[in-house]
Amino acid sequence: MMGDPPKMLTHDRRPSQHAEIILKTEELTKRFDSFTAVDHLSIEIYHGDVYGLLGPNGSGKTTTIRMLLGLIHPTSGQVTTLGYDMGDEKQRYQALHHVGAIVEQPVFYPFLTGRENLRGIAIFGCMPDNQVTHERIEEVLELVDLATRANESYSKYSLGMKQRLALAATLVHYPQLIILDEPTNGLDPAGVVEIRELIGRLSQQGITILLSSHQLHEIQQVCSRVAIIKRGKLLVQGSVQDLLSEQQCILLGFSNPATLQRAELVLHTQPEEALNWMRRARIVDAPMNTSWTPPGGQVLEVEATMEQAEAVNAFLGARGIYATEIRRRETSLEQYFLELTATPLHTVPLA
Ligand SMILES: Nc1ncnc2c1ncn2[C@@H]1O[C@H](COP(=O)(O)OP(=O)(O)OP(=O)(O)O)[C@@H](O)[C@H]1O
Repeated sequence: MMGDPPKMLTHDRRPSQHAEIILKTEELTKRFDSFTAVDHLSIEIYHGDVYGLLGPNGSGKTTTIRMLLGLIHPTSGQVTTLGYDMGDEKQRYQALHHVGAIVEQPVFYPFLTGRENLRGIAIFGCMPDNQVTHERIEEVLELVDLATRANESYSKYSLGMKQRLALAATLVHYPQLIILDEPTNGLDPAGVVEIRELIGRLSQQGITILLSSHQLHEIQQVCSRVAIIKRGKLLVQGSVQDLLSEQQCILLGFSNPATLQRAELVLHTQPEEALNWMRRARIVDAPMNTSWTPPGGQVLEVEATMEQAEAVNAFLGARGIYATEIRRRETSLEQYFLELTATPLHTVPLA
């Protein structure tokens, strides 16, 4: 990938023309002395999104989330949450009434039960208008699947149960938006699945969710839209579906390495007609873990969809080059992320 031009991902479709913007950052920047942790970050989260903030370690995810919640002040730029300007103390206070968040591991009393801990939070947690009733507490215990374990003391809970109780605590005051920093960190695979399913249930209830993570397999399964950041800069933002379809590739195998080289050369001349369906072609190692063993162990990767395979084939055939096999390359968010974050830093223009 080194030396390749940046990927021009141009579309980030709004779910619908009328989708409400729940949270927006504009040129959000945070410097610690001369170090820029978050660099002119502009993202938009729509109502109903499960939005993944992704980036390698130290890329600025937690710093961004802390600014979104008003826990630290931005050096410059703006955050608007539910229409409230988070830079204004009064408006921030109003916005936060509608937001639930887990940034650091919340502190619960180990000797109290799960239910008692939640009641304590409802009583002492500055809930507006005393709206947290016993019924609501039972409702959220049910929602996070802790109702049958709510009478056990917190100290006996597994890590996954503790995390679900933390989520319950964010839900008691009917938030419209919840923000979760690495919600599956430290959990075993079963705990990760529980949190993923819970996030799905919350989303179905109409709650908008922002979560940070580097567990990309999880993100791909749960998020509708993502932003990928590196060294505090936005690399790309868009729906998971769109980002992955941008990445569709086909792989072509040839009867011998010389024909493979010729095919690449022909496509690299990029005549006008090839540009209609091809964004890039290059020789790569054949995928592992398949029964495919092309001569020389290499294939031609063409950035085109499987539907366009016929055009690719016809184009090569017209020049006397015939592929012996054509397959679709499976792309995962993880693969995409690794390719994007491994390339030299470029900002990708958004639509
Ligand atoms: N208070 C601070 N003072 C100085 N530097 C800081 C401070 N807080 C964060 N940083 C630096 O800012 C950068 C971004 O950190 P941040 O914790 O936001 O990254 P992250 O993407 O959440 O990483 P991780 O996935 O490892 O949690 C890091 O290089 C970090 O060392």
